[in-house]
Amino acid sequence: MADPSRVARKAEEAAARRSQAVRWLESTVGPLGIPAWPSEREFVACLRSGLVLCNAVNKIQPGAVSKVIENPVQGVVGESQPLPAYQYFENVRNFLVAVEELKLPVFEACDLERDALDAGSTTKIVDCVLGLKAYQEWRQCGGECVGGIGAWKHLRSPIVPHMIGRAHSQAIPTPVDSRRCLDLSGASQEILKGEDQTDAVVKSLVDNLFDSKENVDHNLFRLLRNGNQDRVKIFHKIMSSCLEEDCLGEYLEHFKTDSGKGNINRMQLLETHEKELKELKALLSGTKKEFEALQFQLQSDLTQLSGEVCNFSAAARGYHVAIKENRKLYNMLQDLKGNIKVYCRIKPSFNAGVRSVIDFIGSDGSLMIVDPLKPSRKSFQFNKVFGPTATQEEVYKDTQTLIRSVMDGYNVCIFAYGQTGSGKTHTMCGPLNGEIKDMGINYKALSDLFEISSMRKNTVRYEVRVQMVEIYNEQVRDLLPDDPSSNNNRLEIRSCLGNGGICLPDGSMHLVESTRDVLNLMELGEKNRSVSSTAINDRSSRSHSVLIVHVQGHEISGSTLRSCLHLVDLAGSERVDKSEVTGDRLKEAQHINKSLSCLGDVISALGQKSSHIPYRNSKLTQLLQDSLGGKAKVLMLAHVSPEADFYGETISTLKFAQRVSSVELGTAHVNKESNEIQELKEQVDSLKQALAVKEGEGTLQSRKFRETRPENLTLTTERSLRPRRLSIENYSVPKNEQLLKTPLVRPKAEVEYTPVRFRRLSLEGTYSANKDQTQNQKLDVQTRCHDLDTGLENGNNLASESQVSKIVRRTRTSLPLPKTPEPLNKVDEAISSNEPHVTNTSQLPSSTTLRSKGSHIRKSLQTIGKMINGSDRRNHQHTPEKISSMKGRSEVDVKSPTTDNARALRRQSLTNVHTSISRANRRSSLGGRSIVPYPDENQALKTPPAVQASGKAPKRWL
Ligand SMILES: Nc1ncnc2c1ncn2[C@@H]1O[C@H](COP(=O)(O)OP(=O)(O)OP(=O)(O)O)[C@@H](O)[C@H]1O
Repeated sequence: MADPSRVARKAEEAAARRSQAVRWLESTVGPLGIPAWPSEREFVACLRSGLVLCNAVNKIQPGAVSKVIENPVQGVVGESQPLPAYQYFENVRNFLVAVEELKLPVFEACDLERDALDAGSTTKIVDCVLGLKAYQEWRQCGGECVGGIGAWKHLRSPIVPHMIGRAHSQAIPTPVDSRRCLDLSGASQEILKGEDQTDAVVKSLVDNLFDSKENVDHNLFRLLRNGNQDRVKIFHKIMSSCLEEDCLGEYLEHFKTDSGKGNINRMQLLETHEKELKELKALLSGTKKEFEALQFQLQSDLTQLSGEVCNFSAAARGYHVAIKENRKLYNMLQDLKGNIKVYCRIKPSFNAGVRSVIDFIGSDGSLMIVDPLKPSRKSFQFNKVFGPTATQEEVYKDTQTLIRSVMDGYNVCIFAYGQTGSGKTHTMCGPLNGEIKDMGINYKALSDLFEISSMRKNTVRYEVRVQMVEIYNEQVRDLLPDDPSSNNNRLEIRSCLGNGGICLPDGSMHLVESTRDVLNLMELGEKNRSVSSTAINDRSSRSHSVLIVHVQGHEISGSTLRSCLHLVDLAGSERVDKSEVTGDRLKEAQHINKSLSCLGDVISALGQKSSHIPYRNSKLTQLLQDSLGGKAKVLMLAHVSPEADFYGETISTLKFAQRVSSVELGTAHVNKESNEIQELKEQVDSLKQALAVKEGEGTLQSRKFRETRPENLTLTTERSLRPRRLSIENYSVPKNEQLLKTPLVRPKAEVEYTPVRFRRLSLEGTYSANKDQTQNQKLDVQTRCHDLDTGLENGNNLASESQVSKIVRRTRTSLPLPKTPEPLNKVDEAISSNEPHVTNTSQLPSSTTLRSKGSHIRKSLQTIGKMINGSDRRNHQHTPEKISSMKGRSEVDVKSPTTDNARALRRQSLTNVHTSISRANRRSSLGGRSIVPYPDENQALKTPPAVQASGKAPKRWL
């Protein structure tokens, strides 16, 4: 932005100079008919014809323009009727040629053509006119003609540079064009002629200054306008006081002295200057050399420095590589150990001015917390720490690899932990009605699964199903029930039949195919979730919510991947005094705190590698048993609030998280099954179901039988087999490594103690007429079943699929099914068909019924692999040591699982060789805990408690 005062001053100066030019032109060629202070337009219009200019130059230098075209109508001054263009162009061109010859400043002919002129072009015209004026003055002062000695030279005033310098120092603008009007060329010639001329020069200078009003400050101008005073003296006085350091005075002095002494002084001055020049040259060359030396030095220093920088950068690179490698190895070690990964997320503080306890967040996962009351700090180390500014996207990015491994067949569990209101729901679900980019891990994980699924669609066909449940007041509730109107959404946690894991068989399962489906389900789930307002959080989750994503991938090779992703938003731990809850809310808080403390106990037990992990102490730990039990990759997201008020809660959350991060779960494994294993499992499952149905029928029959039996008949057991079988199936023991080491053919002693599954075979085998033959077959079956079982176990652990297939093939082709047995005697049949013992043979079921049962049992033989699964584990518990210790117990020791009779019965069932045994309660040999001896062979027992025909009470019942 131009300074307005400066612009005004410039305009004022330009106007003064125009006026000066007009005055001179009028004094030379007569009145122009324009104002004494004309505008630019008036000035240019007046000169446009070139007539005035040609006349003026001819006045100074007669004949300079030989042919001047006159305006026939207006004469010299009138320019109202413009001339034809060619005419004034002719005049102007001739004028400019003449002026150029006089070595005066010229302008462009087109500068006169426009009315809207720019400042530069008018200035040039004014310069030219004032140049003519100066030339005329020079001539009047005795200047000679062009080409003669002392020829005219358009010089600039020597005062100008100094005045410009001064003007700058005092921030007074000095227009460039003003230099031209201060022309002392004429005066300088006079100065050279004598000392008296100095005053004339100064006078001319002062006059010039006064006329043009340029370079004059207000004081000087006022003084100079006062005509009574001697302008020159005043000028000297002002200049000497203002420009003490200025060389103007010296310059003038030089002029005075030099003009007196003539050329001699000037020669001396020249010599002095030459001398100075030489010295300066010498100085310059010296400086040059020094500079070169310095340059050289600098160059060598730079070379040395760059070498050092290279070394350092190589070392730094190496250091970074080593650090990266270290981190990678550390992570690998963590993975191998199966450590739970722990991330910490700090919620942004919404209360400005509240003190934060977060002191430092390291990029390597370190976090330092400062105590608001004491000058002490606590540091923690996690896999990653997200500060208050971390976005949902950033948090998800670091969990993405885990999510992706779900698609590769790994089970994954991500759970958000932290005090109430610390942002768990925000991380897992995102804000209520938020944008897609703000959605939490649940949504992002599922949309990622869909993305991977579509990327791999040529090799794997994925199916994604979701369940959403909450654990509210120690009850598992379905958040996405098939029947929303139903009030009973309670679910039971069960062991899955297929893989022995934990599942919610009654929970509704929803197939999802797009992110839209997920959004709808999540909305519904969130709506059904129990939330309420507390003093700490407006929408506090009063339950643990679990989103279970089941992924099944069918590869083109025929294998199937099965994995499960648990996304858990835990309810927040809260101090009831702070959350100010009462009534139902208090009850909820107590349940929440209890289940979280159970989770702590489980983590603690896992950390200490305790033999007993208290999963069953809460529904939460029960549901997460599979994830925490070592088959899954686990990530914990610990949430903290940064406010000083929650320092205690923050520290306890971080301590818990730190403890969790040290827990080793073991390496997660891929849940991938080959075709054959899968087929076999399916077969086993379906046969198992058939067997269950069969057993149900048996129970029904037995019930019917009981209903129709005569009063004098005594049952040995009234308990149906179905619940007993279920109890066997549901009975789970940790996978025993010894199972893999079990030899294919068992030593006889071990076979002798094999409980349920082999006994079942033997029971079935008792139908056989030819006992010896059947016994051999059974032993073969036992061996192969064991092979099969071991193979399945190995298959589950991905030990050797080919080995498993081999076993399966061998078993399928050579497993001899026992022939339908002929009834030996009806009592035996009743025993082998799992019917209650009877003593009255007239009341036994018909032989046809028994035969059909036999054929069912034959079919069920194919399922023995699976049956072995359950009983084999049990078998491991009955180690020879345990058994030997049992042997020592008395017959009436009700805690003893084996009595002589029972052992004999089992031996008989395994070998099919009848021995004289007393009848024992079959429950004992099936793994039941109570053994009730028969005091009399004909006496049967009732369960529970025993009913005795003789009327004697049993010794003990458990
Ligand atoms: N990282 C974050 N950025 C923005 N807002 C957040 C963030 N974390 C939490 N909030 C906000 O803080 C409030 C409490 O968060 P949220 O409900 O997720 O806590 P919570 O830990 O699930 O609590 P509770 O255990 O009581 O259910 C919410 O309004 C949420 O939007």
